[in-house]
Amino acid sequence: MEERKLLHSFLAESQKGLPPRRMKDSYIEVLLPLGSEPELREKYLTVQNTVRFGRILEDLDSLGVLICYMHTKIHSVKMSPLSIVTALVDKIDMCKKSLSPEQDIKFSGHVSWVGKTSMEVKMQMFQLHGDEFCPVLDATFVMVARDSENKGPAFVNPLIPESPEEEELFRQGESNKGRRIAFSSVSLLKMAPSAEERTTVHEMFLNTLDPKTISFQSRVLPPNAVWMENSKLKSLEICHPQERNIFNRIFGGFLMRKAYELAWATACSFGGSRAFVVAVDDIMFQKPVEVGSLLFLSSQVCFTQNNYIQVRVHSEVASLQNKEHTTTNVFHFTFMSEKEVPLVFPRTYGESMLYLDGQRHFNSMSVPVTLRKDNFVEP
Ligand SMILES: CCCCCCCCCCCCCCCCCC(=O)SCCNC(=O)CCNC(=O)[C@H](O)C(C)(C)COP(=O)(O)OP(=O)(O)OC[C@H]1O[C@@H](n2cnc3c(N)ncnc32)[C@H](O)[C@@H]1OP(=O)(O)O
Repeated sequence: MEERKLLHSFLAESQKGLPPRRMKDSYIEVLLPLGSEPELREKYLTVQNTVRFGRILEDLDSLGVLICYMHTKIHSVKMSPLSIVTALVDKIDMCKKSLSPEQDIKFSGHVSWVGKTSMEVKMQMFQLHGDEFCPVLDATFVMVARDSENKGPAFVNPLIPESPEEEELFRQGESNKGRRIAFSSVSLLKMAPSAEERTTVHEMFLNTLDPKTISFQSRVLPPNAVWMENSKLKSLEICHPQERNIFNRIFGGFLMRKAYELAWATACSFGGSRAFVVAVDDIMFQKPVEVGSLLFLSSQVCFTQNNYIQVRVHSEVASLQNKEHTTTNVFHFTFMSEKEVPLVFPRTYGESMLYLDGQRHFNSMSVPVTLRKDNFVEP
């Protein structure tokens, strides 16, 4: 960090002072040679002989950071004065069936939109089938540039779209920002549910009233349903130095992997069969996680429909000395189960809000539901 302090003088005072970049300046392709390097396979292997999705999340996170460094590179300086952190996983949509641990994987990506200090990165992943790399997933992350010591914001180079396709991507980046603001402004933490959502909650409440008693208190579960509070799984991680990034904080990818694996276990145990991830969205990195923290992960099924299970993971940290818990992330994962899953019923008002939030995330999924029958990606 002492060395990084010296890099402050390379930070721009305004965005205008930085040379514009093109999308191709940050474009990169990276090969993960699972097919040709069997010793690498072990790290990615699941017991069902598929590829660990948690490992892919880690790779996407590192790749996103690398892409941002390419966009902001100062050619005359060996080290970047910027600290790039993951602010948001906006969306990951799966678009391919099984991932084989025996075939090469290719990632590609580039910066697709920039604000003043933030950058949207689009990444794709492909897997070799025969002679061809076929698409597996599309991911959109938002990264934020901070100063050399990660203490305050730092400007990033403007981005100049060069073709109608690039202009469209840039416009999409702008509209993604608008969509995120709109989504968060109607958050159930700030506003009451819509009339339709209120009806849903009340109907669910009525469905759980015991017909034998005239009471709001006696609640019974309808057939093939589970109380939301009984769908929880929790875990604790000690954040060892091994998981730290170059800024001495815990890797965003590590946090995602741990949250994803807990979510997957929650979905499997809830559905009673194997679960396959179909979408990840709106993972917000609100606060950095310090090395040495205790990381408490709490996972819960908050919405289900047919074969689909929407899981939310809440992560909090506390230090050994200070027992006060601080929320660092909220993760949203959508899984598909091999068979139809039970309905999940909220018992309290707070749980009803979790249910509606889960339903909103489920409905915001962009991959058509019918596509997902052969979508087999595991932890
Ligand atoms: C096999 C293939 C693999 C390939 C691998 C290749 C490997 C190569 C190696 C590469 C190096 C790897 C290094 C890895 C480093 C990993 C990075 C991490 O882990 S990081 C660890 C995990 N991450 C963390 O620990 C981060 C924790 N979070 C934080 O520190 C803060 O919340 C914050 C800094 C993100 C924002 O702070 P806040 O006070 O809000 O800041 P401001 O108000 O000042 O706004 C600044 C800008 O941010 C925007 N913006 C903000 N939020 C959001 C959002 N949700 N959504 C969207 N945008 C958001 C906001 O709009 C504004 O934009 P603009 O208008 O200026 O353009």
